Amino acid sequence: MNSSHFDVIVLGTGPAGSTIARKAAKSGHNTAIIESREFGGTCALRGCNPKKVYVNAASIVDQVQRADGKLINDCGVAIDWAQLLAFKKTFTEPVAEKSERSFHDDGIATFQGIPAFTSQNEITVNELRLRAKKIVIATGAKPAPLDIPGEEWVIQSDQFMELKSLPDRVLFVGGGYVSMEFAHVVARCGKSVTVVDHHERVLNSFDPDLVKLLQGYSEKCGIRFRFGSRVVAVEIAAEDSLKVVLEGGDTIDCDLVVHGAGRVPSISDLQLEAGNVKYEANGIVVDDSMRSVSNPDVYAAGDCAASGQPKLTPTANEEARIIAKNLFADNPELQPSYGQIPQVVFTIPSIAAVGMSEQQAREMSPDIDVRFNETSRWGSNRKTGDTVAGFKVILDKQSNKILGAHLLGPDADEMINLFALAQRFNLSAKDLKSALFAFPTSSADLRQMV
Ligand SMILES: Cc1cc2nc3c(=O)[nH]c(=O)nc-3n(C[C@H](O)[C@H](O)[C@H](O)COP(=O)(O)OP(=O)(O)OC[C@H]3O[C@@H](n4cnc5c(N)ncnc54)[C@H](O)[C@@H]3O)c2cc1C
Ligand SMILES: NC(=O)c1ccc[n+]([C@@H]2O[C@H](COP(=O)([O-])OP(=O)(O)OC[C@H]3O[C@@H](n4cnc5c(N)ncnc54)[C@H](O)[C@@H]3O)[C@@H](O)[C@H]2O)c1
Repeated sequence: MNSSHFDVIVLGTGPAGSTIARKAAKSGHNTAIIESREFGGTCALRGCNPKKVYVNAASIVDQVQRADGKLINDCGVAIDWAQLLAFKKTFTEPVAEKSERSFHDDGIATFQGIPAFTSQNEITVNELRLRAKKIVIATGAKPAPLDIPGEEWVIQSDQFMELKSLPDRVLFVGGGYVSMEFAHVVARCGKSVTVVDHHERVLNSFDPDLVKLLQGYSEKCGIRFRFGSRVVAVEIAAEDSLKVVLEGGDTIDCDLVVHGAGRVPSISDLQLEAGNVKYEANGIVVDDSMRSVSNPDVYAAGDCAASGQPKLTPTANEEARIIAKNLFADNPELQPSYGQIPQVVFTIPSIAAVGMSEQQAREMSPDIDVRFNETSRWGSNRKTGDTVAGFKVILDKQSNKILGAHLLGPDADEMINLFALAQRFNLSAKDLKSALFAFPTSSADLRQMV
């Protein structure tokens, strides 16, 4: 078996792994990166970026439909799925080659294969033995196993974004981010769509009052919900259709079942025991500086690290930035500076949140001011035709600081960044009110929300 020595080996080429490898190589360290699939990671190939192409197409249809008879006459606007797939590929297809080439340009050795620890500082991949002073695990996440009969008939989100055509009846297992974003796309394609979740509502981590408004609007757009039941089996029915069996025995007929039931860290192939790397269900157990608690030469970042943070690209980037600084520092104790991480579900319209939920704020202090309003009739929203919108802003009465902001509406995905900025720099509601915002914009509404 051939053997090579590196300063650092990085596992995974997503936002976390690529950032760390590039920064390590640029600071003069002999760096290798190992990827088990195509180079480029989930966000660029199978997540955020391609997803937004589908959402943008559906947003155009939505805009036209709700403006019909008010701003324009809808003369028939439709998504051509094959064309959309082809356009999406213009973003994803160049990624793998470009990403691998740029690693080479930065002097990073690349390997494609499934790596496994053989000791604290050694990895094998493709029959090669690679040793390193430091190893970084950034292998991301994968759909959680459903462990149900007929699981083989359930497609995953990456397969959804590779479908050559969209069948007539689509069912999503789970009512989280993946299902809600794609359910809104499917509905705007004019197809039948059902979302099944075992909770009593979708998007469990978002504000319940705004989720209620979003659910109502989603139903108006044709999305059906089935709450309080788990999918327990998927069966083949007549003429290539599928039968989804729910807890309690009810069944739903459909043509396609899509997994949206959560993701788990992608660490099961790594032989972590051999590397003395402690892990749990949420991922690699790390300390505050993203270092393994059991092997001081190992770090973990992004979706595969049990950091307790939302599993999003900005989180992965911030953890990577810190690990790159800690890797060869004399005192490797820098910690990610997450602040409050804004979260957006790209439904149409989007729902977004930053900071504390109303419940968390109430548990923390009785001295809070909760401002909740349904704003579908506010000028900025109504001028777009007809939509659903609302906000909930939670203020600390004493300090006038923003504890949490929750938005629903056509520009919620952009406006949440203003609240994130305000929280990051400790601005008060009074500070926000004192700023002049361009008018007429959705951001200008912010002054009436605080
Ligand atoms: C459909 C979808 C939409 C999303 N949309 C958004 C969004 O809009 N905004 C947002 O912030 N986040 C979004 N996310 C989440 C975001 O993609 C992840 O949080 C982000 O990619 C995490 O980065 P990472 O580097 O930790 O992992 P990843 O990007 O997953 O990269 C990990 C890499 O490691 C590789 N790998 C896996 N196992 C191994 C192994 N054993 N050995 C070697 N390599 C391995 C993988 O193939 C992958 O290339 C979305 C996710 C999905 C699935
Ligand atoms: N816009 C974004 O930032 C974005 C988009 C997509 C994904 N993501 C990331 O990917 C992660 C995974 O997304 P996701 O949508 O797969 O998971 P999720 O954790 O957001 O939601 C999963 C849902 O599935 C339900 N569920 C699980 N098993 C079920 C079953 N058998 N039957 C019925 N319901 C079931 C759960 O109750 C939960 O509500 C997200 O948490 C997020 O970190 C982010």
